[in-house]
Amino acid sequence: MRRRSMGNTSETKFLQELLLYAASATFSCLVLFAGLRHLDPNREASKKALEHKKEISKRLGRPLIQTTPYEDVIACDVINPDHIDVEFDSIGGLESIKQALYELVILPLRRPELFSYGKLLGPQKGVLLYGPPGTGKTMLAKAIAKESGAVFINVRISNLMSKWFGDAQKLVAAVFSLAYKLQPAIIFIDEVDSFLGQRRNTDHEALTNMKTEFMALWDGFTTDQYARVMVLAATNRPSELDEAILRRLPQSFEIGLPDHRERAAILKVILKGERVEENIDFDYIASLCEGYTGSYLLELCKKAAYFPIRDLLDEEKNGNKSNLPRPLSQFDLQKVLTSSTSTKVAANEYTRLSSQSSAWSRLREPDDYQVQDVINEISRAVVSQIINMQSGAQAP
Ligand SMILES: Nc1ncnc2c1ncn2[C@@H]1O[C@H](COP(=O)(O)OP(=O)(O)OP(=O)(O)O)[C@@H](O)[C@H]1O
Repeated sequence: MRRRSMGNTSETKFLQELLLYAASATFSCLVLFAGLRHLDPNREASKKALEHKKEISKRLGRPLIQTTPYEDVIACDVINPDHIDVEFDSIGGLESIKQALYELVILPLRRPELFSYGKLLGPQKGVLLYGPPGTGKTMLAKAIAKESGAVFINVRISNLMSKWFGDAQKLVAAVFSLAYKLQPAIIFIDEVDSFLGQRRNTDHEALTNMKTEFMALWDGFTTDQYARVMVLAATNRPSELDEAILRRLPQSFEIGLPDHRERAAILKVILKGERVEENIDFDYIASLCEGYTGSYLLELCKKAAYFPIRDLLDEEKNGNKSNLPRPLSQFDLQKVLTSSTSTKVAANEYTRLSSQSSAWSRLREPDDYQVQDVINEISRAVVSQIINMQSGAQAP
């Protein structure tokens, strides 16, 4: 009995000592850890980086993930799909293209399980949108991200090259690794020709390395069946793309100049929700805008929206107080169309040249590359001629 109680006492003592050792070891570790943290010269930077990561994860609606400093740079340009205000319905016309993109891009990102049976169907890893400026390529890319719930990584390689020249290759790698961490993700490369254009002997070594790195990373994703990451590229100059890039973009869509019906649809979309008169004949206005892109149509509506304001100011000058400008009318749109001939001339010239060659629709024929180059040159010359004429006319 006595022996047992002696045994108990020594056990308790041993446990007490063990606890004491453990407590003092923990305390020492804490002091050491706090001391090291205090002495760490990067403490403030790390704290800021963590806050930045938290803010990014909140903004993107994704859990906090481990990211490298390069990925943090890229993360600044990542857009949460919930914050994108462009949907397919906000894009006028392009119905067949929207339908094709829905099946090829949106569905695999939204319902990957439907594409996991067999080898025939797989998610698209690269899609090219090409066509004249202002026809809605960027809008389409944003709408795809919105509709598929994918984060939108808008890569402007020219920015990366100019701001981060030395580290551009690492940043390119970070684009892909971040996309993988945040998937589903869409990597959008606008003006893809400026980065992945045909290789020239005069290319800087850093640019060549970047291209090689980019293609290798892209191939990595292409072979990974389960990665929900895709590259969407847009260009006005498809003829300048490297053959190797065209091979990696098996699906390409021409976003051409809108036809009469599409122009009417675009006008309706642009003026939806605005204060406009009910009896606007969109078909008639569209018939006056031959050769206009969506972007020109937006400009037309913006210019027309000034007329009700001017009228209100005139009314005020005449002593009549009125709180609201009158709704925009068909006559306002017609007035802009008759007064600003320059845009129309440029647009028509563009249509004429494009239809003569129909180069946009024969993307991969080498002869057309030269034709397209010539057309681009002529278009640029026509536009600068018009600008010169305008500045000449404005000069006192
Ligand atoms: N189909 C369309 N429906 C509605 N708005 C359009 C359409 N196309 C163009 N727009 C208007 O024109 C603006 C410019 O379009 P967007 O930037 O998408 O053209 P883009 O083809 O990407 O041009 P760029 O090649 O110069 O980058 C859009 O913000 C939109 O307001």
